[in-house]
Amino acid sequence: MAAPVAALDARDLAHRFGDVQALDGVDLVVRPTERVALLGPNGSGKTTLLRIASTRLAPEAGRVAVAGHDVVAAPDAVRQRVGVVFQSPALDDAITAREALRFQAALVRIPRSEIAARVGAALDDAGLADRADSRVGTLSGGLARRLDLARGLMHRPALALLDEPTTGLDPLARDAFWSVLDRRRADGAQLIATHLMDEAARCDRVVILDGGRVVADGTPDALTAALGPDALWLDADDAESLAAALRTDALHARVVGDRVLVRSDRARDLVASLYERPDVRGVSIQPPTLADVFATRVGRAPEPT
Ligand SMILES: Nc1ncnc2c1ncn2[C@@H]1O[C@H](COP(=O)(O)OP(=O)(O)OP(=O)(O)O)[C@@H](O)[C@H]1O
Repeated sequence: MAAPVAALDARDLAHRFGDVQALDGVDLVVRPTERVALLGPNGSGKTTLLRIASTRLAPEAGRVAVAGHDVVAAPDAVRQRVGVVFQSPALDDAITAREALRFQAALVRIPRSEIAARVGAALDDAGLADRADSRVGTLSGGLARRLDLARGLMHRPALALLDEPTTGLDPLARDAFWSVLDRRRADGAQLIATHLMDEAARCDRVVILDGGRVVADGTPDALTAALGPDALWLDADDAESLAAALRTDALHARVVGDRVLVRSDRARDLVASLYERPDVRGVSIQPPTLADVFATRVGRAPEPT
């Protein structure tokens, strides 16, 4: 059986702005209904990739297809198949939530006879039914983002492109936004640029860009497992001498801040014996996280947002 057509198929994609190589040979295939997180430090090329996939920017080199349609050769076909939720909402403050969705329905050519039902469903889906006739400008940040999401996903795109969609939202508003995304998973693939590791952990796959190149690509579990052993964090009055003492016991120990970090395949077995040492005040064990993956692959910690 032939493989299903990928939601996104980017091959050897490159793009330069003047002297800045924003993308430098990116290969990325997103399968239908797959949810992929795009991580990377500021300036690593995430937005550039999303702009190219949404036909807002023509690639300098390489090929990109959305649901089998080339972004350069068939931009109209691509635009019908992508849903875009970018950093600054594309909404007019003066119209109501319902009007915003009606305009979008017309734009994406939903048949007239279906518009009212589709708008109603989108309002319900986004939890906006009781604010349908409120002006966009009067909605809270969280509701406005959910409306923008409902607008972007209204035509059930094969590929939803989201660029740091929850930036600036409080944790409750972020959860509500993700619930809407979760409900729409079966509609198509989702490619989500984010700086938030817990958002990345909710994805099937995590792709990390750095300097316009893919430096990691895998499921969250595979990426963290590849880091190897659990970390043990030890509190001590004198972290330097504790680390030195542990190294004489052939342990991989180093001082990080005012604590000692020990990485070992036997981390869990070591906890009891480390507790018994008089020079150890406390021990905590920590499995590798996506933040550790990011720090290892990129060489520095993820940016706080
Ligand atoms: N229109 C432009 N003109 C000039 N340089 C640009 C332009 N757009 C992006 N760049 C540069 O290209 C590089 C990649 O930018 P891009 O916005 O894709 O990164 P990003 O990973 O999305 O960053 P962030 O996390 O800050 O959103 C950066 O060095 C950026 O300054």
